[in-house]
Amino acid sequence: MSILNYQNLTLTYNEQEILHHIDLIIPRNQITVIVGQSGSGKSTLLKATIGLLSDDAKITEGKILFKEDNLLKKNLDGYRGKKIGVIFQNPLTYFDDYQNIEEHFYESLHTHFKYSKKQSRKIAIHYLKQMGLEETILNKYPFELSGGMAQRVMIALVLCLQPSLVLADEPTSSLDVVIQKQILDYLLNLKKQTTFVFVTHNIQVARYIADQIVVIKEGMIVEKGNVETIFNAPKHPYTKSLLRKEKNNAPI
Ligand SMILES: Nc1ncnc2c1ncn2[C@@H]1O[C@H](COP(=O)(O)OP(=O)(O)OP(=O)(O)O)[C@@H](O)[C@H]1O
Repeated sequence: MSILNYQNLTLTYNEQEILHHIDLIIPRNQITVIVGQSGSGKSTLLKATIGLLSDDAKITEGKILFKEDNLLKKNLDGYRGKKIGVIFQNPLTYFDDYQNIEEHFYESLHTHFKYSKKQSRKIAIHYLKQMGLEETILNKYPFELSGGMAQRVMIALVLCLQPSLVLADEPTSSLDVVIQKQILDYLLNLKKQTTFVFVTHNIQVARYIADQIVVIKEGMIVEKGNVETIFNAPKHPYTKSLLRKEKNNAPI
């Protein structure tokens, strides 16, 4: 059964077509990984899903169905967070520099679940621990975090709301391989309750976590399939060249 269904999605930036007639089904409780070279439209697809496109973007055709709801016709404030979590490519730009990490957790957990400060702190500590982070990070402000720490805090912030769908744009790109594996294993365990759409440049990450791999080139899906098919019997020349180029990524 699908949780997300893109039907003929077509999008322009400044009237130039960037996504062309995207048809894609995201199956529930699976990890779908979108791969493709820089500029192929991966982030745009995620941003369109959750209504975070810039003003110069326009969706000219199509639908994005989340369960039965066409997201393009909805006020997405009611979806972000509890129903659909979003892990951004550059987390630091989304944090509030005047709030420490504990306040970020409290604001989010209180808004969505009315949790108290004490309850929020307990939940925050649990999720930070899964990310390999100590409780002391709660007192820090975003500008005090390294890129890798910020990524891990953001993942914890998103997951603590237990969304049924998580959109993740290069969520582990700043992490060293040991931490990356720990977090990927944790995400794999969450599949029982959550569906992931995961964008990455790292073909080894895709191989490790994906159920479905979607290859996107210049705003078009050129190939999709399960990990075995894409890695062992890729059909499209672009998929073959991506696999060749990225084969030197460190194995997970
Ligand atoms: N706000 C914008 N206005 C105009 N063009 C944009 C805007 N954002 C992205 N683009 C263009 O749209 C295309 C797709 O960009 P997008 O960021 O979705 O690609 P991507 O596959 O996610 O790339 P990367 O892997 O580098 O993040 C690129 O040609 C990019 O230059």
